[in-house]
Amino acid sequence: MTFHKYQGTGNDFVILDDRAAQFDLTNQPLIARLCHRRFGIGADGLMLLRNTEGYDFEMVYFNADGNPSSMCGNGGRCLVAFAKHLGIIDKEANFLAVDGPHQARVEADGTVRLKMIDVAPVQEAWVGEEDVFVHTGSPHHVHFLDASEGHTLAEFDVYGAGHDIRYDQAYDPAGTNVNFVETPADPAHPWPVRTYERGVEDETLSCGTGVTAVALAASQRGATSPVRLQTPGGLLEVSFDVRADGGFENVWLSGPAVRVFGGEL
Ligand SMILES: N[C@@H](CCC[C@H](N)C(=O)O)C(=O)O
Repeated sequence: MTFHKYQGTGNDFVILDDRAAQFDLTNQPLIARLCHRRFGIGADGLMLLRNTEGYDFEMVYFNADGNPSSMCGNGGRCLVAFAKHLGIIDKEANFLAVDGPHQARVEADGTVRLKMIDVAPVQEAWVGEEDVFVHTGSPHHVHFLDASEGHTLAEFDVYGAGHDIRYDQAYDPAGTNVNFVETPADPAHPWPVRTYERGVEDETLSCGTGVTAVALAASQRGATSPVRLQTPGGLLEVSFDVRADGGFENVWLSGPAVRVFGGEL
């Protein structure tokens, strides 16, 4: 089995060319082992690139725990870069993911721009005024750090607080991803974000659907499109239009998507 390892701002993925549709989608232990950082290749998720009628390709996504999951923004961007590597696409892609069709563009500098689904208005979350919920293809709780909490994002316990919210009964049974955000002095500056990811059950270096949720939530706190988001793994940008009903359309997630290495299993 030939595998490829990609990363998008440090959110890393094992990718398999499964156009022959030979991979057993139910083999959860194998997927979890391939993603394991000590017993496997190591990754936050695994993706299959498959053929599907009417599209350049289909994205099939699994979290590191081996479970199929909802949309992965950084994964989608990496799979577009992989499709270009295979010669399936050139600069434009039109692919199918679990949340529906997606357009994407590969820029000359390697930046991959991915069009996300239209997003419903930002919802209040049960925790407090500094918390909201946004579904950007995957579920995201967003917590804006309050200066009165007395700690910076750099020293915040993302694992502890993220784990508690992810497993809170308010999000039963599916759970949620959890993003922690520091509000910059100037909303035009990058918004620092750290994310606890469901299915990885830990902090990851970046989450594409997560920063998309943060950018849309930040638009209610003075940020205007395009919003730049600083994750521990690098800088991402989200542009969007606000609809009359408070929802969002023309949502694009942009950033690097890089092949790290490949090999045989
Ligand atoms: N890292 C992803 C999100 C992957 C899915 C997530 N772990 C979930 O289960 O919702 C991204 O870049 O969006």
